[in-house]
Amino acid sequence: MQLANAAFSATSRAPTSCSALPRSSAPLRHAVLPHQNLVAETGRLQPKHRSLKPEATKTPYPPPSRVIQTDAPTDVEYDAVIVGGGMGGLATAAQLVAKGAKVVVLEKYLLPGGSAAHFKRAGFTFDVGSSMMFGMGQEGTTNLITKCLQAVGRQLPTVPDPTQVVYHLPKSERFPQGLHVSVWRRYEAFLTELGERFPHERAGIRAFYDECWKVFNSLNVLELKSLEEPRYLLGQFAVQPLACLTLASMVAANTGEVARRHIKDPELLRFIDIECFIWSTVSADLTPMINSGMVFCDRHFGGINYPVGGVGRIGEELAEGIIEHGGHVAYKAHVKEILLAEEAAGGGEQRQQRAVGVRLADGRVFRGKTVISNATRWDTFEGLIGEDKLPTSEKLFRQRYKKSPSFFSLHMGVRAEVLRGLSDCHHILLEDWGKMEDARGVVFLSLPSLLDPSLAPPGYHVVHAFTPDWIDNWQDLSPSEYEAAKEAVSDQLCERLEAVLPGLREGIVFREAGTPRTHRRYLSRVDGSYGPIPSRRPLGMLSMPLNTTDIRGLYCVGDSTFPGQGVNAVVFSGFGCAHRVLCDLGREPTWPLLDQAYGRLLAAVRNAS
Ligand SMILES: NC(=O)c1ccc[n+]([C@@H]2O[C@H](COP(=O)([O-])OP(=O)(O)OC[C@H]3O[C@@H](n4cnc5c(N)ncnc54)[C@H](O)[C@@H]3O)[C@@H](O)[C@H]2O)c1
Ligand SMILES: CC(C)=CCC/C(C)=C/C=C/C(C)=C/C=C/C(C)=C/C=C/C=C(C)/C=C/C=C(C)/C=C/C=C(\C)CCC=C(C)C
Repeated sequence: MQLANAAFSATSRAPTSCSALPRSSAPLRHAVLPHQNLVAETGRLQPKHRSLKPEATKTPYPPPSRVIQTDAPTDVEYDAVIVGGGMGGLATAAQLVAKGAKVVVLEKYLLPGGSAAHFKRAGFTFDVGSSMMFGMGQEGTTNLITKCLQAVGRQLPTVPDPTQVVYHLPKSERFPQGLHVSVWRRYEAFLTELGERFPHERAGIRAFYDECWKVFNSLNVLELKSLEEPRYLLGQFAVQPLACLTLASMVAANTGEVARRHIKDPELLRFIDIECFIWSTVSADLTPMINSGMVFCDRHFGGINYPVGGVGRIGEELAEGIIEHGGHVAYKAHVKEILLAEEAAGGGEQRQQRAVGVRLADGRVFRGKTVISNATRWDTFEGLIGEDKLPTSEKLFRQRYKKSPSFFSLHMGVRAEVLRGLSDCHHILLEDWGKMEDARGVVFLSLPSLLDPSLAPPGYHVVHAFTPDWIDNWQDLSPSEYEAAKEAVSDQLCERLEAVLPGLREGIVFREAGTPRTHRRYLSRVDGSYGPIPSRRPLGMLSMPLNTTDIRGLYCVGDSTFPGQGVNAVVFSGFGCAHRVLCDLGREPTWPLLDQAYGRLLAAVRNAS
């Protein structure tokens, strides 16, 4: 869910739909909320107050002082050529350069981070996608964003969020004012609150979430690397047998079936559905239990932590760390084709394809021992390789997974009084349970400047609202129809947001909308999709492809690979991908015979599921 247009066009065009900025408004001071005094272990929050100047809309982002590297040597053979500098690509690159590999990241846009970048307008910093960061805690092994930054010698100060999310759910006979639940950082506080709403299900609630903890506690003691590497896996089984057996017992499970074992109340089961939907965009029955274990527990263990300066700071720090470690990150580098060569397969006459490099739109060729694609599977195999060369496993993937909807996003700058009295950053609004999975059904609302005031000028706040939407709703419109539709949907969204932000419409000083077309264009994601979702009930985590592909030397990373969408999730996929690539390059130890046999077994399980 992401809007990247603003960053690109900051220098070239005025906001498409904004109220006039107040030229000489006397800046109001930020109300200091109690939780803003919380400072994460990693650093101190030092709000930078900027003045709200209309000229700020003309300031290019990133600022001119930051060098946009567009070049990288083409006369070498890289260990890895990485297509795309989203969080998946950057995490892989960071792991590889930390092990001394020769890496180039080729990013089409002029900023790192992909869907997890940010952009600046009129003195506001807006996160392109969601502002809810998992994996930035300090303890355990699942704090993968923290670990990834550390791999290249970086760290970021963060602000702890007192809640993960506040739900504002439909009215019913039992809840005439609507069902309102806060997911507190403290696990027991959350269980108490949910238990108060469903007192007859207290035991079931605890039993279900405790099952999630079994998964999380097991993950949180393992060294997290490639699930496609048997030597490592056996090593983990040897040192953490109980954790591995617990995970093995859960790999094929989905969340809905586990929830129904403990919970009977249909309204509470619907709540579990939306608990999954807000990050997986599908109901609990289609959400792997391993993923729910991560999400439903990391929010209490490491907590949700906001990186000071904006979510895009993560990608910026990673990119700089990669360059410092001898890697290259080239922007405005649009990969048009993944280059394949034929080679002998095994000992016989058989031939197989191997990825040997990429060609850019400007004609430059980068050669690599391996090619890693951070583009979606659809963009990789249709766009960069060609539909005619689609491997069987990709055809199967398309039967099992479809594209999730994209999002309609509304980025707003508002006067501080609109958020007066609020302290929770993330909210979910739904007025009708029957519409949960419909386009524009659920509204996601993030208010990150409540945590980090440096995102907005003094006296103002950032509001980001987004809702699932399909590209089909935005096709075949004339430019004026397109603009009018953006205005109309933005107005409807603002009206709905008044339930949580009364007075919003009068308080808006900046407003800019992004549609699925915006996401497709600026993030190069097919149909602007948020990622793959199962077309039928998956076999837990087993249905989702890992990093290797049927084309030798070609790997995928990011949300088209296990465990799917989410920054911490794609960073995990980057850890796995880098490890597998290092093994294949002979830079990490493997047991080749076992390796091959295990690879065949995994493929058979995936192709049968
Ligand atoms: N709170 C959260 O957890 C949160 C927040 C933001 C984003 N996200 C999620 O992060 C995930 C995305 O991460 P990702 O790393 O898989 O993908 P991504 O889409 O973010 O990054 C892919 C990158 O590849 C680049 N690219 C694509 N095709 C290219 C080409 N041909 N040549 C050069 N560059 C090309 C794109 O410009 C983009 O920067 C999504 O699931 C998203 O929703 C989650
Ligand atoms: C080999 C085999 C197969 C088996 C054996 C056993 C074992 C050992 C196993 C193991 C396993 C593992 C290690 C696994 C791992 C996993 C992981 C790490 C996972 C992760 C996940 C994560 C996730 C999913 C995340 C996500 C997140 C997200 C998506 C987020 C989102 C957010 C948003 C959208 C926002 C919202 C907003 C508002 C509310 C406003």
